[in-house]
Amino acid sequence: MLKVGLSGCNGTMGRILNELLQEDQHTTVVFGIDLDPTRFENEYPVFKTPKEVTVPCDVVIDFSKPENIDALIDYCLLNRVPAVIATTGLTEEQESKIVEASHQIPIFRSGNTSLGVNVLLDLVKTATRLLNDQFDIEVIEKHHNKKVDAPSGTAFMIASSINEELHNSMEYHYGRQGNHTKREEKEIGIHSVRGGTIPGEHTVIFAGPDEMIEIKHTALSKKIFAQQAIRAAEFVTQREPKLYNMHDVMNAN
Ligand SMILES: NC(=O)C1=CN([C@@H]2O[C@H](COP(=O)(O)OP(=O)(O)OC[C@H]3O[C@@H](n4cnc5c(N)ncnc54)[C@H](OP(=O)(O)O)[C@@H]3O)[C@@H](O)[C@H]2O)C=CC1
Ligand SMILES: O=C(O)C1=N[C@H](C(=O)O)C[C@H](O)C1
Repeated sequence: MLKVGLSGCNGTMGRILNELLQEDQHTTVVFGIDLDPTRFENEYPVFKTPKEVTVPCDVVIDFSKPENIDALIDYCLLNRVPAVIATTGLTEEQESKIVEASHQIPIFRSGNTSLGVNVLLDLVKTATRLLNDQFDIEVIEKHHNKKVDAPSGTAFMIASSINEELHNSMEYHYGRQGNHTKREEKEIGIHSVRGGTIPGEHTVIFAGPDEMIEIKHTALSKKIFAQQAIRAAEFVTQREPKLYNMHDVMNAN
């Protein structure tokens, strides 16, 4: 039985994960972490911060807020607990802290756990390589009106995959409001749309002279993220200290 600590247990993703983990005969939630421990009648203890956790677990799954991440990593390091960190909008320092911590404990990190987006990343890399600088590239992401970070973590993952293919020569441009000059060749435009209950949509546009390619992923529910995060949790508990992503999980037998 995999004993899971659920960080952000009262949130939208936390509640979906809770349901899936309790349904699964191989997993159980042993504690939660969230700002208001009394908000729901959880069947397990909920702690306000990772520092307060007193219950042992095999792995922590985190879908919370950036404010929680430093203390969560400290908790995982102190207790040698593997982690799945899915929260987006982290600072560069926090991303570096995750990399550092992964030298001591196994950490899975991804801004998007869906299978489709991780295939999209490969398709986008291939298109970028084949088009070799000839087409302008723009990323459009659409999400629900409760999302607090923009651009999405996925949009950053897409932009950085493209940039790696182009030897990190590109600059990111967020929207074009206030611009009075034309688009530069070395730009990746990144645009955010927020509304309703959109679970997540990412479109990458390759625009060339007289032709255009669009590569698009649409999440039709939030459940897909939770299901693959659980798969990542099972994966990471059986691994040596290292930083893992969704490609590692998808490529494992
Ligand atoms: N990697 C992926 O595939 C995916 C990542 N995400 C990311 O997961 C995160 C959570 O998403 P979602 O569930 O929709 O967001 P929610 O806002 O619904 O949930 C976040 C939860 O964390 C709680 N929280 C806030 N601050 C802290 C803190 N300091 N310590 C502990 N808990 C805290 C919130 O409490 P309160 O409401 O009181 O603030 C809330 O219950 C986001 O960053 C989102 O982008 C989402 C889907 C997929
Ligand atoms: O907040 C969300 O909902 C999502 N966040 C992630 C992101 O920022 O890319 C992943 C997914 O798109 C849903």
